[in-house]
Amino acid sequence: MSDILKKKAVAKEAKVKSSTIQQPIQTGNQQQQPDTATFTKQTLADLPQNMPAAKLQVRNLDFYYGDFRALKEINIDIPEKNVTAFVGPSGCGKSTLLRTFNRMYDLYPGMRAEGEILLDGNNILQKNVDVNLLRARVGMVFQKPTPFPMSIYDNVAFGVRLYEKLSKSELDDRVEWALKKSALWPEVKDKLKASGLSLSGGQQQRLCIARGVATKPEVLLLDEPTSALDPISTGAIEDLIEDLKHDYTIAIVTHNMQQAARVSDYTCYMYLGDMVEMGETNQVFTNPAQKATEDYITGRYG
Ligand SMILES: Nc1ncnc2c1ncn2[C@@H]1O[C@H](COP(=O)(O)OP(=O)(O)OP(=O)(O)O)[C@@H](O)[C@H]1O
Repeated sequence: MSDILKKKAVAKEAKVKSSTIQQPIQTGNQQQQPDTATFTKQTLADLPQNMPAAKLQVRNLDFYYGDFRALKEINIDIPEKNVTAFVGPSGCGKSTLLRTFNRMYDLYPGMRAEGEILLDGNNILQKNVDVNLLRARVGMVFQKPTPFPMSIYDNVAFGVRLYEKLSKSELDDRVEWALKKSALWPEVKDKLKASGLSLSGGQQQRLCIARGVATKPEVLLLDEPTSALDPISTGAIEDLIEDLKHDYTIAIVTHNMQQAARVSDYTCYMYLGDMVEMGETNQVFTNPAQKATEDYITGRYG
C-alpha cells in the first residue's frame, strides 16, 4: 500500500474511532470530562526511535507572554523533509510553539522564549541572529489567507525581491516555479496581473503558499492553513503538502485530527503548554503511548 493510502486508512480508522467508540459521557446536562491532566511529560528519551535527521531541535523551551508561561520545557526534534503536525485543545500552545520557529514573536513587546531552538545545529534564539534571514529560511503561512493588495505576480515576487537580486526573466521563472509548486499555475497563468484579492479563498491560500515557497525556505510553517477553506480547496492543499515535503521540512498546526492523520509523518500532542507525546503519526493515532493522547485523538476530550 502506498504511504498516502496507508495514511488515508489510518485517518479513516481515527474517524471511525471518534464516531463510534469514544463519545463524551453525558450526565444530565453536564459532559463529564476524563482526567486529562494525568500524563508523563515528553522528554528527549521518549522521542521516536530512528527518526530522520532533525532540521530543528527544540531544547528545554519555555515561552512567556509577560508573566504567563505558555510553553513549558518543550523537547522535540522536527525531522527534515517530513511533515510534523501539532494537535491539542484550543489554547494548549500550538501556534505559540510554531511562532518560535521563526521568532515571529519578536515583533511584539513582552514576549520571550527561553531555552534553545537549533536550526541545523545553530541556536536561532540567540540575540545576534538576523531574524529577516531566519524568516527567509523558515517561511510561514497563516490561518486566514493574507494576500497582499497587489497583483498575483507581485504577491509571489514580494519576498524574492526582498532577499535576492534576480533579473526580470529569472524572477519570472521563480514566480512560475512557485505557482506550479503550489498547484495554482494553471488557474492563474493568464491573469498574473490581476489582484491577488480577486481569487477565491482556496486560491488565495495557495497564493500565500506560493509566496511562502518562492523564497525557497528550508522550513515551512503552516498554522491551520485550511481552517477557512472548503473541502475541495482543503484537499488541494493537503495534496500540495504531500508534494512539498519532498523539498521542505513542514510543521503544521491543525484542529482536524483526520487532517493530521492524512498529511503528517509525525504528530505532537500538546496540553496546557506541555508536550505530552510526539510519535510517528500512525503510532499516535492507533497506539498512543499516553492515555491523555488517546482521549484527545479519539474525541473523548477537546
Ligand atoms: N498575545 C498573547 N498574549 C497573551 N497570551 C497569549 C497570547 N497569545 C496566546 N496567548 C495564550 O497562550 C496560550 C497558548 O495560545 P496559543 O494561541 O498558542 O494556543 P493554540 O493551541 O494555538 O490555540 P488555538 O488552537 O485556539 O489556536 C493560551 O493560554 C493563550 O491564551
